[in-house]
Amino acid sequence: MTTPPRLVLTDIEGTTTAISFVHQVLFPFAAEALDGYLAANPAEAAPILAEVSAMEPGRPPAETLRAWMAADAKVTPLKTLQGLIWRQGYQDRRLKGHLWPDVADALRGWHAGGLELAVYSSGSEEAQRLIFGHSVAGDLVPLFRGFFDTRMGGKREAPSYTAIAEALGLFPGDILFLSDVGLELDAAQSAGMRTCQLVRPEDKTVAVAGHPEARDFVQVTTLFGLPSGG
Ligand SMILES: CSCCC(=O)C(=O)COP(=O)(O)O
Ligand SMILES: [Mg+2]
Repeated sequence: MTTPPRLVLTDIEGTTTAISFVHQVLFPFAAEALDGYLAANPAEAAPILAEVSAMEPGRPPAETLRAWMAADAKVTPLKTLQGLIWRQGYQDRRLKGHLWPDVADALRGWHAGGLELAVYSSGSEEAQRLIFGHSVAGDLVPLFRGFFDTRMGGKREAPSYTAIAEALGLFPGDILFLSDVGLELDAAQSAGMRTCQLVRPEDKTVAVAGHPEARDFVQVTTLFGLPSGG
């Protein structure tokens, strides 16, 4: 029997959280609030707009942001801005972070049993803290040791996972990465991490070859011998 991992690194969309929540609630919320946010928060928005203009010179940055939103581009300034816009929605309770029903209990059990937890998502660190901090199961932020976003690199690139392991002071082989996306799992595996694909029927995830698969976090617990309580 192989030893259990020391840390679970989890993706969000399609893994802890319904794809439909991200695409039908969060993304439209940010798109609708964009102009109002930029007008009301010029000082906070200025460095982000400057970064957008540097990446796409010759086009108004608000137009570039809209094009990136339409294309679901995983670019850091867009993700930073979305996090800032969502903050308002979580604070005034128009938003509540969706988690699949198996997720919170499993995370609490893993943490109580001594397993460390971290997040790696294309959503910004602030967006990650918001979705777990204002979740349907309460504030889960204290369970996590780290929150990693696109500033570590793209999720389909192996060096991003090497950098995360280094930042955590762990060997990649000590880390179990959970995601619904095959190319992310391939990249993590190339960096030496252990992997598991979440194949959630509700999200119509397509199973890929080369990684163990689980339909929910209960099955992850069983497959990898993870703790289920303190
Ligand atoms: C932090 S919730 C919003 C997630 C998001 O913005 C996104 O692009 C989905 O990224 P993930 O890496 O979690 O699939
Ligand atoms: Mg995902």
